[in-house]
Amino acid sequence: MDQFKNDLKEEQSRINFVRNKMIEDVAFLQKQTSSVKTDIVNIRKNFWDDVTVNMDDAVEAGETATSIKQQAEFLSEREHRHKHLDRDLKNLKRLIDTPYFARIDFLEDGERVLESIYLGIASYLDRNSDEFLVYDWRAPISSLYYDYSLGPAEFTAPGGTVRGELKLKRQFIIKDAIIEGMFDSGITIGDELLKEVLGKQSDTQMKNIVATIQQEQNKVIRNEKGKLLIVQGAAGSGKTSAALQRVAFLLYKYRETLEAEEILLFSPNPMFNSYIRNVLPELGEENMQQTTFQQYLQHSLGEYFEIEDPFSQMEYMLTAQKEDFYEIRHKAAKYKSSFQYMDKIESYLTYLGKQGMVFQDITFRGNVLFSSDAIYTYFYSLSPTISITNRVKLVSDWLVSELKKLEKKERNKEWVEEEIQFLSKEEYQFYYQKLSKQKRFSQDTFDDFNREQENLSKYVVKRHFNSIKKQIATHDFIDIPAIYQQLFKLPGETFEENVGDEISDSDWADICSFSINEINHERLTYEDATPFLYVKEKIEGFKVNTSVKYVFIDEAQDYSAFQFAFIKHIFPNARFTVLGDLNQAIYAHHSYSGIEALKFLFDSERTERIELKRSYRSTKQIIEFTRALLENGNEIDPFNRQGSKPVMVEKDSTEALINGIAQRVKTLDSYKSIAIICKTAQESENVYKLLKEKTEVHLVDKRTNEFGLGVVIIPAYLAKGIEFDAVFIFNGSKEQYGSEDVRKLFYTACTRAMHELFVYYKGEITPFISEIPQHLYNEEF
Ligand SMILES: Nc1ncnc2c1ncn2[C@@H]1O[C@H](COP(=O)(O)OP(=O)(O)OP(=O)(O)O)[C@@H](O)[C@H]1O
Repeated sequence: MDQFKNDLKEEQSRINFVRNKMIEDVAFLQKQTSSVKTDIVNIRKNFWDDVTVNMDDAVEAGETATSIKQQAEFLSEREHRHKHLDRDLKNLKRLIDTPYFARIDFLEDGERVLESIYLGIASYLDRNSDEFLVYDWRAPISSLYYDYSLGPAEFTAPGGTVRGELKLKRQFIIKDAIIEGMFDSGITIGDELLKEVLGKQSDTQMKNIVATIQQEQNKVIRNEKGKLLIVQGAAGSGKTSAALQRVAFLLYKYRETLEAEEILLFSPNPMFNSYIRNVLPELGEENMQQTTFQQYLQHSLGEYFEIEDPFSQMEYMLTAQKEDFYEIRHKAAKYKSSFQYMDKIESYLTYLGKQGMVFQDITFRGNVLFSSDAIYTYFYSLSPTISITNRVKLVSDWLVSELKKLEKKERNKEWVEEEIQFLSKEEYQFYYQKLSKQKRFSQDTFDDFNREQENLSKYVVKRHFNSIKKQIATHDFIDIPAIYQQLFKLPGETFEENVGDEISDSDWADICSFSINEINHERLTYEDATPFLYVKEKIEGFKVNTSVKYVFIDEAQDYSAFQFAFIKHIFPNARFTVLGDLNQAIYAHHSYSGIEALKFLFDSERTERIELKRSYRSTKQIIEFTRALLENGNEIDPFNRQGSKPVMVEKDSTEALINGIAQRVKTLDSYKSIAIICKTAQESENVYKLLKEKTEVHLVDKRTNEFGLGVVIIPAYLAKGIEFDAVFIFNGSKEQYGSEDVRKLFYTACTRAMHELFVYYKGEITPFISEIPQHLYNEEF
């Protein structure tokens, strides 16, 4: 028998051994879990029987309280135990079919016995021998597997650095406890296994990559040095994957102190949330909190305006070139994304500290209780050394105390009496009960008509005034939209020396008239939403979230400098992991990419940068093609997985494009997911109408929440972050992709392809392609 067969046999018999142990343990744990469960049910059922309740005097009452406390603690201990057992059981069940994915043999310096370490998604300890039969992939010793090839190696254990030699590195593909593949690797983590994994078809759910994490990705996953970790990586280099395994790593390493809900991920769109939601549960961890920045804005500002979302902004930028304000909106979007704009707002806020706040009247039944002028006068009567936020608080206190006086006066008004007369039976009873509770009446009836009237009027007025108090508490008396709008109305020199180098006076004047008009129509553009919120929070007090310990920002190139500064402000206690690719910066403010701006926000000594140059998603042929679309593309290193070259297909009409794509899609029925990527939502809708007559297709728009298989038609900017077996660019013509502005959008669209890429076009092909060497693609006519 040759060596390999012999090894395989031995490994299989170890798996059988481990699996049998696990099966025994599952039975053992199930028994324990069910016994603890029975305990819990019994404690709950007999809770009061087992407590001695005696309230006769203070001593007895104290003893009763202690007895209840003891019983509650006992219950809580059992519940805690149950939770643990349940988690162990789930982990064990997850391991049974695939107990591990790799083995390393390590000889520690000074030791004579070689240690074999098997790595799986969770640890497994033999209860009898106390020996780890499987090590968690996140355990310190497991990093040897990811960081070293055969030869000298070391890892950091809690007690210090452990040095030695890595003698063997072996990978397995195990299904149903049978070894289906086994690779001994020398240099990197088995290209063979990685090829096999990457060659598979796509899925609706992203998969974990723990068996094949690459060395540079492992640096991202285990990095713990900085306050800010910036990961700049090529399309398909595993940024999202690394981010998710990093969450799993942190949850493992800090399991005593860190909960999943203390980690927050900002993702590019709601569909992306569904795409990644299985990775952590697969690894036995709970999902972190997930949101999009838009959801955050909507949550904070929804009551004020109809807020434009980033996709509508994008759609506007791509389709509205002929509209009157297009050029100026473009400039405005860039400017409003910048630090210069934030500085401008800061000087405006300083100005507001001295004058210019805009308030609203507080009215009641058509009468003004507090005029905006009175509020203004009171606000500026307060010392200018007090911050705006604190003065707002003092104004609120003043309003509430004045309101109390007005409340008293209001009770004698005619409307109150009328309202009392028209009180429904239920309301009357409600008041009556309230009043009786306060012992304002003797026995069951009102003892005196006047008293009854007095008390009822008090309650009627109070009920109405409560809503005014609420308005005061939520600062409704401050006219934030008017304050924000005033920024564009006041001549720049009113509150600052000049408007900054980035924008000319005449552009600023145009931006002002555009912005004023938008707010007049109660619309807030996406580029205004964060600055608007910033002004609001600066005036009313910043709502910070101190419980979040780690913030992850994926597709970070889409965030502006302004947005980053804002996010940093809201999470003062968090460490940040920011992942992005400047080559996929497709938004209007791209020349002010926030990633570059991060260096101004964080201390450089506490900032770590990791670059991921290797790209894994696509075949070598697709990566060689897509990287040629970029100026600096040669830096991207394709993983060597072979496939066919991208195909350029010329057609002479839209109808021919549709027919050609419909036919080709039918020949690709072995693929699970195919995307027809359009430039805009508008184009996607048109293509959908035409194509659905010919083949089964689904339209994806910004409201789509679930990522589905099959053939989808999708605008390029929504395909961010996700991938498909085959990608069709619907019309890669010069007409569609002729200007430099959309090069990155085109690149992003093409890089979504895993196995095959087709660029269909009508008329002249985009210059992005006509400029690159022809040997990188095939052509069809
Ligand atoms: N080490 C790895 N082992 C197995 N698969 C990997 C590995 N690294 C990346 N991949 C796969 O490559 C694909 C791209 O990964 P991912 O989406 O994380 O990249 P990305 O850098 O976020 O891409 P983009 O910026 O283009 O959205 C995914 O299918 C992922 O599973």
